[in-house]
Amino acid sequence: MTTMTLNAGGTAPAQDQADQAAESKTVKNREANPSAEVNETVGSPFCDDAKLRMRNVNVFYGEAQAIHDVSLDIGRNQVVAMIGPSGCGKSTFLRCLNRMNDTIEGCRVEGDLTLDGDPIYGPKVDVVPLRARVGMVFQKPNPFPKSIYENVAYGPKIHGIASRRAELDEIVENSLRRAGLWNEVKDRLDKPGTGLSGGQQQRLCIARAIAVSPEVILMDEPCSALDPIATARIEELIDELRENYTIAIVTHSMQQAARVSQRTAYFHLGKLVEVNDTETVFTNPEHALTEAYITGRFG
Ligand SMILES: Nc1ncnc2c1ncn2[C@@H]1O[C@H](COP(=O)(O)OP(=O)(O)OP(=O)(O)O)[C@@H](O)[C@H]1O
Repeated sequence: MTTMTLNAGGTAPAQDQADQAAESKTVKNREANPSAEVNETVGSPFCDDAKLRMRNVNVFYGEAQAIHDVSLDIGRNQVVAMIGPSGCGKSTFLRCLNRMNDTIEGCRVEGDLTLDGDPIYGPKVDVVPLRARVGMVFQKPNPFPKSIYENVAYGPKIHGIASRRAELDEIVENSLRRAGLWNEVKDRLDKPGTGLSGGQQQRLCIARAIAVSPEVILMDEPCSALDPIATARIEELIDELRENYTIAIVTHSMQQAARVSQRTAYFHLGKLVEVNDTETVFTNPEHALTEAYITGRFG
């Protein structure tokens, strides 16, 4: 026969624990109401050695506001992952950092954004050199319909970084090496970039971004069109690139965010809910909404 010890309140400890768990779950669920107000970002959105500083950023598509008063620093030689449910504004925010939103009709960006102290927005800013300093890699690999060599040499040529063949050869080789692609393509540089596998094409796009000596690389779901092996290769590459570049990556994969980033920013309904070091976000998130997302309660 089993016996049960009752506590002072006359209930069994196991029952107490179950009640407490249910109570805490109710509280968390209430706090994690997806439509709840987010008044300020929790965690550590700012850093001492910021490469990019964004303050009070608001983004509108026509009348609709997609980003609400977001402030965030991205530190030098750091990988910051931006995560959150579909439509929460991750890509919109990422595109503010090299003014890719300028290409979307009706999109308006407000706020104070700087790269090493230089304004990103403003009448005197030329977006061509800005986009050389802040390169971008997109979701779907998009090589130019040119040879592998020309894909990488094109940027340095148009930005006036190099014009002589020997200089271009060196940039092409170095960029392809840094992107981890040189050994696979060195014997077919004159073949079309579009003839490579998806993972190779994405590394070619990374080489193309690197070729103009950027300081920051933005990656918008760079692995979503790739298989697990190609994804692993890009993730290794991101880790290697961190030595020389500052990287911001939007990803739907929490595993990927956990693997590649040092800091993680969690967005929800256009607001920046939490920024913390990646381990904290995934093991001990401060905000109930972050916890709800990473534990799969919504997303
Ligand atoms: N070109 C556009 N015109 C109008 N609204 C847009 C445009 N692009 C995005 N939006 C809206 O802005 C909001 C944020 O979208 P965004 O694509 O930045 O979110 P996201 O978090 O990157 O989404 P996903 O994870 O699905 O890619 C959404 O409500 C979206 O519908």
